[in-house]
Amino acid sequence: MKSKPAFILKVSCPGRSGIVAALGNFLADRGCFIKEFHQFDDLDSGRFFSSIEFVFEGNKNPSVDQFRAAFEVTALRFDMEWEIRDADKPAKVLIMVSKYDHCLRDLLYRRSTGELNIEITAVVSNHEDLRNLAEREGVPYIHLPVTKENKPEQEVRLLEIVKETNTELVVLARYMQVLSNTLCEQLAGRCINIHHSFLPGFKGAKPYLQAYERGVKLIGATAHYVTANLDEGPIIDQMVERASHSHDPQHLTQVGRDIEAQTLARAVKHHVGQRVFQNGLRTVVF
Ligand SMILES: Nc1nc2c(c(=O)[nH]1)N[C@@H](CN(C=O)c1ccc(C(=O)N[C@@H](CCC(=O)O)C(=O)O)cc1)CN2
Repeated sequence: MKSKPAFILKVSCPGRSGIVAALGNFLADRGCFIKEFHQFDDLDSGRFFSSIEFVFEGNKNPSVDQFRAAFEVTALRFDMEWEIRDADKPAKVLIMVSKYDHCLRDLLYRRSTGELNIEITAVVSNHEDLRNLAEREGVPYIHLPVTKENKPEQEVRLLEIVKETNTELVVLARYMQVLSNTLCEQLAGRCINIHHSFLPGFKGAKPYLQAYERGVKLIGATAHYVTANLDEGPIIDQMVERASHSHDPQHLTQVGRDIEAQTLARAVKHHVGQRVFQNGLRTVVF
C-alpha cells in the first residue's frame, strides 16, 4: 500500500510551558500520526526548538497550504518561527567546488543511491577541472572564474543562479574562495561549508600544513554554516581521525579526505531533513 505522504514541521520560539502540548494537540486534532517528535529547550538562550515528522491518517488529506493556514494561529500564540515541508520532496541544492573532487564525488554518489534526498540544481566552480565529473552525472556545470577584480560581479551572478534555479541550499564542497559579507548575508542559514580541520583549530586555507607543523595526534573536519567571519560559522557536524608522527602533510590530506566527505554529507542530510537550527553562534541538531 502506497505510504502516506509525510511532512516535517520545524519550529523555534521563546521557551515556555505548554508548547509541546500545543504542538501535539494541534496535530492530533487534525488526525495526524506523529512519526518523530524532537524538541529541545535551551535554558541559556531561552529558545525552544522542535522538528516533528508526521502523516495524515485515514482518508483525510488536507493540502499543506490548508495546514499552514490552520497552524498560523498556534504560531502567533507562541511567537514561532516555523515552516512545514513535504518530507519526500528533494531539497534543491547548488554545490560549489574549486579543484578538489572528493566531497563533490561523495555528494553525487549519495544522491544517486537516494541516501541524500536532494536535487542538485548546478555545480558552480571557479575552475574547469570538475566539469566532466558533474556533466556525466547529468548536473549542469557553471564556470565562474574569480579574481580580486571580478569577485563582486561573479557573486551577483551566483545569486542570480541561486534565484533562477530556486536553490534552497548552497554547499561549499571545498570551494576555496572567501565569500563576501554581502553574499554571506544573502545566503544566511542556507550555505554550508566543509572546513578541513577540527575547528576552532587551524583556520584558513592550509590546515593540514598547520596540523603537521603543530604535531597534532588528531585531525578533523568541520561542517558549518557560512558567515562573513571565516571559519567561524555555527558548527553542524565534526569528525576526527588519528594522526601520527609519520604522517607528512600529504598523508594528512589523504586521511582527511574521507572525514571531510562524510562530515559534509551528514551535515547536508541533517539540514535538508529539517533537523538543524541555528541557536546564536551554535546549533541544535536533532
Ligand atoms: N565568508 C566565508 N567564505 C568562505 C568560508 C567561510 O567560512 N566564510 N569558508 C571557505 C572555505 N575555507 C575553509 O574552509 C577557505 C577557503 C579559502 C581560503 C582562502 O584563504 N582563500 C584565498 C584564495 C585561495 C585560493 O585561491 O586557492 C582567498 O580567498 O584569498 C580560506 C578558507 C569558503 N569561503
